[in-house]
Amino acid sequence: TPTLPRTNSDNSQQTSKAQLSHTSSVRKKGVKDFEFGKTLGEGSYSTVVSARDRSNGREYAVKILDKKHIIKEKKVKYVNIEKNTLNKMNHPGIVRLYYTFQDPDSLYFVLDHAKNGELLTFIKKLGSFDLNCTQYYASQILSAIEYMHSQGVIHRDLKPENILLDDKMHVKVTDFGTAKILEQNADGEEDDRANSFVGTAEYVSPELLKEKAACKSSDFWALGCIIYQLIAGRPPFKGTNEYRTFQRIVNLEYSFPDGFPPIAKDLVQKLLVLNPSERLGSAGKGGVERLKAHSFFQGIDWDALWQQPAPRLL
Ligand SMILES: Nc1ncnc2c1ncn2[C@@H]1O[C@H](COP(=O)(O)OP(=O)(O)OP(=O)(O)O)[C@@H](O)[C@H]1O
Ligand SMILES: O=C(O)[C@@H]1CCC(=O)N(CCc2ccc(Cl)cc2)[C@H]1c1ccccc1Cl
Repeated sequence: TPTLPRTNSDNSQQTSKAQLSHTSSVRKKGVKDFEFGKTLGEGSYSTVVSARDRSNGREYAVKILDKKHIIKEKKVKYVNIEKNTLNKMNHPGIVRLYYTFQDPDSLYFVLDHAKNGELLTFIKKLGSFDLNCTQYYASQILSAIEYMHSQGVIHRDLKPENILLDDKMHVKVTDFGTAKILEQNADGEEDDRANSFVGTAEYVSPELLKEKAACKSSDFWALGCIIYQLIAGRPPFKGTNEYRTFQRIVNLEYSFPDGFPPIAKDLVQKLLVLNPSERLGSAGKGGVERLKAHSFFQGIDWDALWQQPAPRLL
């Protein structure tokens, strides 16, 4: 019997004989299936272009990677990590990967189109968020972190540039090329240390700088930096160069501007803790449930989070 063609890129099980009779509906997508529109942005190794599926009019963001450039820059590993982590993700707060395909020159990732772009743009435009808006965005980011950790994935590079917003101004976390998939070791325990990669200076955790090893708590450190930045309008650790920024991080050199809401200050102080096991959210400190129970998130209905309309950004 002929080898049955695989269905789309989520490596779902082989198509059954019955399904084969409708091959048209599960045929692998390719470049020709999409009408490409405007460029949404450029990365170091990628271009993101809006695209419409010709068969149903659905809109996507297609991330196009140039193979020669990837190979020259030795980033093939990151491409596989991005694909393998995104394939595991299925959560309203995380950019969805629908299809992947390639042609001789490029790789294509068909993703949710987050129409309102990066959270960073709004921080720059508004200067800072009020407490209600900060609480809303922080809770959606935390919900996405909780989910990816439950799938054994550490993001490792959370920052306002990687937090996109869709047309309903809901959070869509992206950029999983530098994520870490925690392997299950023999007795099913996760080995909780991931090594080698260092994130973006202002948001990198002290353990990554000192022991070159990130853990789930490293994402909670980044959340602390993001919450601080939403309210203060700038990240807590910012030196005149990367080295000085790192020095401030490992020495926990930061302070709160006047008027920083006490409830937010209490939470940030419990996240920006040098020892990852002492950080709120870490397994030893009651895990993510204890973090979600912090009074900063009082009033958040975690089960209805994604049905809530976004607060007007004032
Ligand atoms: N799913 C998406 N929807 C809308 N815009 C997107 C989407 N993904 C990326 N973009 C935008 O396209 C630009 C390029 O994103 P991309 O992920 O290719 O590179 P990057 O991660 O920003 O850069 P680098 O690869 O250097 O880290 C970014 O500015 C981002 O805002
Ligand atoms: O992992 C997969 O699903 C396939 C497997 C078959 C395949 O050839 N590719 C592309 C592998 C690849 C990765 C990087 C470069 Cl620069 C070139 C080819 C993979 C691929 C195809 C499309 C988009 C991304 C990827 Cl990793």
